[in-house]
Amino acid sequence: MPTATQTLNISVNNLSVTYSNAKLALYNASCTVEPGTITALVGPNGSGKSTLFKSIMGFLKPTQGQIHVGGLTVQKAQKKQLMAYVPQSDEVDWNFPVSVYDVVMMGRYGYMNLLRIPGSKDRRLVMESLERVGMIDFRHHQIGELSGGQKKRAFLARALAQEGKVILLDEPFTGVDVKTEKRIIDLLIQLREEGHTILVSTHDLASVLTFCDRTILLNQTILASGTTEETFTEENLSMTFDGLPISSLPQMYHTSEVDR
Ligand SMILES: Nc1ncnc2c1ncn2[C@@H]1O[C@H](COP(=O)(O)OP(=O)(O)OP(=O)(O)O)[C@@H](O)[C@H]1O
Repeated sequence: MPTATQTLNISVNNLSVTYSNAKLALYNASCTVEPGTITALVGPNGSGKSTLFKSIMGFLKPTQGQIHVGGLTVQKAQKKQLMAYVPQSDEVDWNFPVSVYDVVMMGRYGYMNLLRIPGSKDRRLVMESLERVGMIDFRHHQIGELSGGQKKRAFLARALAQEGKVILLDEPFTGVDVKTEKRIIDLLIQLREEGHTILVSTHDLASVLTFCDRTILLNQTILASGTTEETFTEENLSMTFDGLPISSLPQMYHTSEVDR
């Protein structure tokens, strides 16, 4: 049973995910995200990175295979608030009339009862998380008013407020300037030192070498995985980015989105 101080791994075994339109997004994917590491998830557009994140979060039901977080099934890990997720920007409805403070407070919902009345700990953690990402002065702003980098930081603050031991970030550097990217990377390094396990997808291949301990290369299945040094080879990258999609595989698996 994971304790508050333990670092947690993510284990993915033979995962296949097919969308309801019969689109096979992942096939027989197996990998381990080692505890207490920053691990990069790298692959071309449409290679299944977001699908893997959503499967780890329990938003998608695999057609085959299992995922465990800290030895627990995704459902049990979710109930214990072990995973926090920073989604891709285009997955968020930025017109939804909600303040930055409210977005970050959503990270505390899993700890509240149905009435969702925040307690002093909830309010303190929200303020601390906003402070940590440098967004305290924006707390009363509507999320739609934020720049790309501020939006990312607001959602990162939500993940911090949630106190998940495992943090999943789907393209946190897309649309952010160099300074914000550096700020996010510094924060991820601090979080790793505090014992978090971090999985981050990015198209910024150069930055992977600077801060990711390990790398997973994905193109509909896991093509390589290991330390960044051993995985980030020209041969592996060309296999990942030039390789043909597994379109010849049988389209027989069906995945349903989990009602939330
Ligand atoms: N809701 C959905 N219904 C049907 N197909 C989907 C759905 N979501 C994703 N797909 C398809 O599944 C495949 C994997 O998509 P996914 O979003 O996981 O890739 P990705 O690696 O995150 O891409 P990107 O780098 O562009 O964000 C793609 O072919 C995509 O078109």
